[in-house]
Amino acid sequence: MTELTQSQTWNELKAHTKNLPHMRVLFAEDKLRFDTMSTSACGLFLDYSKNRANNETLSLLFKLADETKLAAKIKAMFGGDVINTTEKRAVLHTALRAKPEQKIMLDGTNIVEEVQQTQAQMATFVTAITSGSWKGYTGKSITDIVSIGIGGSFLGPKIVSQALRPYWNKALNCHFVGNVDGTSITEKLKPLDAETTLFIMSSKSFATQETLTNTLSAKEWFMSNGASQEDIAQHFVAVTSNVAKATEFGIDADNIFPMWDWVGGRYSLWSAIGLPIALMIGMDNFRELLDGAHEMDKHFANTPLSENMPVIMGLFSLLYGNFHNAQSHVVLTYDHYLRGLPAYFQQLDMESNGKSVTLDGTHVDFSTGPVIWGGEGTNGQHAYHQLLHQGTALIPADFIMPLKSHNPLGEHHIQLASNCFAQTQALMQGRSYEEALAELEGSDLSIDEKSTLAKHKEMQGNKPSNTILMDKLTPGTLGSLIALYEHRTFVQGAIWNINSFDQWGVELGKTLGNDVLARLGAEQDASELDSSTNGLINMFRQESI
Ligand SMILES: O=P(O)(O)OC[C@H]1O[C@](O)(CO)[C@@H](O)[C@@H]1O
Repeated sequence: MTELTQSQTWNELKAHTKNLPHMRVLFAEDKLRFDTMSTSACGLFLDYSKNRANNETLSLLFKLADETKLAAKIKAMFGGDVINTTEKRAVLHTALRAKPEQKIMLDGTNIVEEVQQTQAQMATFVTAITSGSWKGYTGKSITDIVSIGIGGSFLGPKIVSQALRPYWNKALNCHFVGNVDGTSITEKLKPLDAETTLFIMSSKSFATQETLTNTLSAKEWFMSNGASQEDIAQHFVAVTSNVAKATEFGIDADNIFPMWDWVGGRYSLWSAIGLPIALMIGMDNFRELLDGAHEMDKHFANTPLSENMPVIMGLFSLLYGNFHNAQSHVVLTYDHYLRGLPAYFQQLDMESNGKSVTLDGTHVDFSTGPVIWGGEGTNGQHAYHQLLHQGTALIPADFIMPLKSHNPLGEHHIQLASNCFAQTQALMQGRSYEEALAELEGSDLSIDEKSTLAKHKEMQGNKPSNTILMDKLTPGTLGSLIALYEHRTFVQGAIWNINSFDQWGVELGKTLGNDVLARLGAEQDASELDSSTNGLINMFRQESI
């Protein structure tokens, strides 16, 4: 048993959450609910009134945060303490967006200086590429960027570039390769011209199989187009914490952008891993992205817990996972440019909080990170919202929408907004059996048919959601939004007392993968493996069903 579940507050929450009235009642009882359960910070507005909570719920949640020393843990992260205990590392992605004049000491070094040097290196490179002064091996300027990386080295650059499409440099295009499936890189390279293509190989470890394989194939493609070994320097750069391996791989030392072990892969877009973003939107906009995140950092570090946006969101997520048996959480972005954001938050949260032991190795006796999924509105309404409304699983939802569109067109945006708000309303209030029956009054169905159909049309409601609004989707508001979710993830891990910053769970697959790879290629017998793995290996070798 863990201290957490033995605590009085935890057990008070357990009892309390069983007796809360329906949200319909909570709204009816308090006309000011929206005003009191909403807050603004860093260009974002959070409406958290459509949650299963009253003042007592909130005070119990904040008490739990106090008892688990959340404020001290926030301070420890920003202060560079070794909170990633299993890898003996600090967690300082916040330093990547610190102001140049700030001092953040780590092992006797002010790491802000290193960050600023790398940003200057990025700025010089971005100018060279976007001005056209950087020439390829036939003297042409670069027109296409191919970013090769996976996980945080893929999702960050890809999804943030996609989200900031209105800010793109018109003379450049970017392409993202992650999966080791040959189809991915083949399809991406098909339309490209080696003379005007630049590859950015992003790998913090410089040891990820997919990224190394894809980069080797990119090199072969490049050379097959008439280039020679010495032309590599003009068309390949690398972002890594393993400079020695990148140099050994053949990347020119001047073309290597450093990153550090105190930045986790899923928290790294703010580093030179974000180079593709900076190339596409320009360094000024990239710095605005950093500034947005920095504003959220200051809010998170300095705001009392009860008014702290990441704390509020993290506590509600924990409430549903631990006291309402919610196994997943859905992120619904009512903006086409943000269509990739749920996938980004999926890695951020699931690779951080998909853990089952506390810091001292004790197995947890409570739920930890939920499944994070989602997509763009209004498409989801025609795909999975049925389950959100009438399924048996409770799935808390975050709705995210800019109030202004980059593409104001007729009635489109007002209809988008009406769908977004109406979905949160329907989830909250549902439709009673009596209301469903009343709607069938005028129909020519029999009484029994009306009664049965009304039961099918009944919707429990009381389904919780947060709504996050921003004035407009800009580099600044996007930076604040992503940092908000980074800290929301931190809050939950801190209260659960787990390590949100390692990822040992992905190691076994990699190790076994290397063994299976050897067996797939060789004729060596795999019969000592389980019969399924052995059978699958043999099927692959025979290449026939
Ligand atoms: O940047 P690297 O070292 O190639 O790692 C890629 C990804 O693999 C992981 O280490 C494991 O999925 C992620 O955390 C990381 O973003």
